[in-house]
Amino acid sequence: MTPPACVVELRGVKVERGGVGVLDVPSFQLREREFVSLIGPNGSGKTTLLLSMLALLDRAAGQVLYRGAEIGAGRDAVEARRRMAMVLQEPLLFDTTVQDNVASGLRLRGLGRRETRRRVAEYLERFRLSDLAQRSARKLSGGEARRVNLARALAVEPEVVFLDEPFTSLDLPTRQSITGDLERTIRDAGMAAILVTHDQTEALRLSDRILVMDGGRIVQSDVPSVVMNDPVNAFVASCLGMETIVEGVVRRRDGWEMGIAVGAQEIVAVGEGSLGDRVYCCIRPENVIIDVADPRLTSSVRNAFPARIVGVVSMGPHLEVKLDCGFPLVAHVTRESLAALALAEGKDVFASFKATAIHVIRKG
Ligand SMILES: Nc1ncnc2c1ncn2[C@@H]1O[C@H](COP(=O)(O)OP(=O)(O)OP(=O)(O)O)[C@@H](O)[C@H]1O
Repeated sequence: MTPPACVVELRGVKVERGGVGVLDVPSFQLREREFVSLIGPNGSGKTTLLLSMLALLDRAAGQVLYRGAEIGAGRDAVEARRRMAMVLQEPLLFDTTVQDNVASGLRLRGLGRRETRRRVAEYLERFRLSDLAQRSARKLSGGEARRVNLARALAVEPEVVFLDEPFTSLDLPTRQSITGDLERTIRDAGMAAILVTHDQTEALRLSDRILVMDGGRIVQSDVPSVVMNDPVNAFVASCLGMETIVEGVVRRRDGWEMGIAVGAQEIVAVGEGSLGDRVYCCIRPENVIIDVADPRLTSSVRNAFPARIVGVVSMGPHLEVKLDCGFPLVAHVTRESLAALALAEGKDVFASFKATAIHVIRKG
């Protein structure tokens, strides 16, 4: 199968600020309909990467291409940028109604009145703003203003949308609701997107691929499960919280409890999720217990699996034990436990964790 076409590409791009290199990306391609999350500490170059993809920054070296053609200066750059939209942390709304704000980009692009009206109505609806259409943009809550900002940017139906932490300082339910509407809109319209986020859950839920940045470089770029479970170095691991993340499908539901098929195994968890949902199960290493005897014989623990130890790594005060239970699992144990249970690579043990210790994230 041929991969989807590349929309924006960076080749050998270097950016300097005040004579100091702040971005060095030998190669990066954003593909059609791809949703990429960008993670990294403050100052690692995330915003610089987004601005570079829009060809808005002077480069010390390299090329930015849009659909295979270099974005230079002049008309072609303007044309390429008309196909892209950027949403910043703070919504900068015009001092007019919500409806006029959403229409502003469409008018700038010379859309006819009837199509503008149709598009505005559609995007107000998509972002749950229809009842606020006539409200002044000055009289909106923080969450409503973010919704207007997104509706305005996406109503022009760009091919690529750059989202620079558009949900910071929103409460969790508002953030989740806006994220859901945003994702639906992006997927329905077939846009490609890059989201800068500090939220691991958000990155997992939304992304086809996660990029991790450090010191102006992309240090890892892969599908979420690989980045989360197999970070290339300790820096990436520390950015991501080092949970075990396994992908599965909800196969059974009984009240709040559900059975999630992970390969040939079933993990029992509590939380929201419907039959057939694809989910990630996130399990913190400190919640995993290792036993030499089957814990189901002596306790009511719901998740217990025969496991083989495939690695033991010293982490300073404790040890990290990597297990293969038919899916990968990581446990933290003290040096005393390691010695008492004689844990070593190759040993067969049992790994267990409580159903309530799993954080379930629905994919998409
Ligand atoms: N206008 C500027 N002048 C000089 N240096 C700058 C300028 N803008 C950014 N930088 C530097 O470039 C580097 C990358 O900044 P950038 O804003 O891309 O990081 P970031 O990962 O987006 O950070 P944050 O998470 O804080 O938004 C930082 O070291 C920053 O200090």
